[in-house]
Amino acid sequence: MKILNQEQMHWVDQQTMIDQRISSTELMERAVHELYKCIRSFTWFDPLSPVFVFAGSGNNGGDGIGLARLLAEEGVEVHLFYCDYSEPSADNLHMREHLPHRKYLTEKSITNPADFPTLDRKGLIIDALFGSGLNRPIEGVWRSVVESINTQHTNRVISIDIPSGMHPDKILENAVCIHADITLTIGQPKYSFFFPELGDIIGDWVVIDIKLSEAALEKCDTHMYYLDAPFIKGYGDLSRKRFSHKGTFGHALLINGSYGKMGAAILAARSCLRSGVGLLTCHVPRIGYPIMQISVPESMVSVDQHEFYFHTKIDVSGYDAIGIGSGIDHGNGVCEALLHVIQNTTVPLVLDADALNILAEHADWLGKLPRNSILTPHPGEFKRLFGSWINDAEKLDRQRNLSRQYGLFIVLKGANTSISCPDGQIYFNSTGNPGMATAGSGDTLTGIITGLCAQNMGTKSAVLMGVYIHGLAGDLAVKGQSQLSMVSSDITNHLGAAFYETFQT
Ligand SMILES: NC(=O)C1=CN([C@@H]2O[C@H](COP(=O)(O)OP(=O)(O)OC[C@H]3O[C@@H](n4cnc5c(N)ncnc54)[C@H](OP(=O)(O)O)[C@@H]3O)[C@@H](O)[C@H]2O)[C@@H](O)CC1
Ligand SMILES: [K+]
Repeated sequence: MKILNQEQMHWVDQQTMIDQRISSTELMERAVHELYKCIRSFTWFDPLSPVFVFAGSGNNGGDGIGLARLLAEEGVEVHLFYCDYSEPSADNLHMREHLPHRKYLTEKSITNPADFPTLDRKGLIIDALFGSGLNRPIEGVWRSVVESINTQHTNRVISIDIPSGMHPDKILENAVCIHADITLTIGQPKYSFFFPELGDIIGDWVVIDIKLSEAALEKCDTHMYYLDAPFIKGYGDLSRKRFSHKGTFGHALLINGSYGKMGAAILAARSCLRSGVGLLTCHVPRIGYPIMQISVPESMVSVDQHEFYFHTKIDVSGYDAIGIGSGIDHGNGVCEALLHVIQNTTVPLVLDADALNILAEHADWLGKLPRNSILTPHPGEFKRLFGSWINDAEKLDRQRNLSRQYGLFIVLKGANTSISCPDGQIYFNSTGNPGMATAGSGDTLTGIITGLCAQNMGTKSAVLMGVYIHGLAGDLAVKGQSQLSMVSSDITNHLGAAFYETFQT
């Protein structure tokens, strides 16, 4: 799914009306009905509790007023508060004029902070103050309304389209924003939803489909995408032909593990195999030999001359992809051995953990990496590699520029992992959950991406698919159990189900 900026979103709205021959009021009605359906589908929604709607005078307010109408028509007790920061827009007025005359719908205007109601009964707050038309920080009385809503801790808060005060495309420093529990965003996700520093403000978010013009969406030029199920399904064909054999699916090499960290090598190897690679060789220090042979019998083992860690300048020819770094440690000679790998292969290298830390100490090696190599840092490793950032928008810009400059994929791990590509595109993952923030989760990702890369499906497909499948396996693993109990092996154990759910093969 494309991620559009404020201007493009507005253009698509306009084009939708033209292409589908509908008025702006009809488009708003469509949005209002979809918002209502979504809210009514929440199992926690209690039609016997009051709903407090705070509506601004723009079209976001119009959505809120329309929602108030549908809820009141159903018999829900609705209290509507008008926050008119300007003359109401035409569609906003239309919504006001079509409110039902019901005894359980009350209307009141807020014009100064003292007008803010006492919300002494537990209910639902709908934030429809400002939407995607916000163009500056909220000030004055509206700032005080936002602050008052943020103190209503016993009420659940749903923001319509975007939490009021948040800009869809950029970070407004020190701006006051509604802190939503859930954001129901209309049409497409907004770019700012992917800034980790705003995560607590947005809460959980759901895209409300209002059937925007496909032709208009197609025409929008963007470099930002949301990596969701329909997108990834179109990205690769994993079906196996009758006469295919293990040689068809590539040979991967994983260089991982050291004394006390052989678990990392096992986790990566098992995930690599579960991702469909034909052959796997694991290069490990001498103490790792029996461990690997017993734990991962499907893998071949190449043994380093060093007892405890990766040290030998090995022959890396003949492999289709190489993953390196999980638990390799940082002993004498590791740097030279890593540089030898970098300089003696042209296949994509997947670099993780200690390999990234070594890279951070040798910034000039970035230019030596084979084209289309993949770095998989978490934010701490990213900082060691590329320095600290002013805010998340700047960090994403830098990630994108580095990918283009060095011809690398950078997989910046976290909620909605961001993947920047050598072609300048950036993808935000839709799968995964906080239970995956556990030891070894990154090692499984390295294994998956290396296994997919080896299958010659194109590095970009392998990287996007790998990140998506890793998250989905985590989501399937957590079903029916607590996120806090999750371990990385659970991810590996659900890879088969994740591939099947995605590709039915
Ligand atoms: N288009 C469609 O067809 C559909 C749209 N939909 C809905 O419309 C929403 C977008 O509507 P919108 O463009 O009216 O923007 P919205 O955020 O309601 O109002 C902003 C207005 O406030 C002003 N303003 C800005 N910042 C300010 C500030 N800090 N403090 C004070 N004032 C400020 C600014 O005017 P200005 O003062 O700059 O002249 C601007 O006019 C969108 O989020 C979605 O919910 C859906 O129904 C689907 C169909
Ligand atoms: K809002």
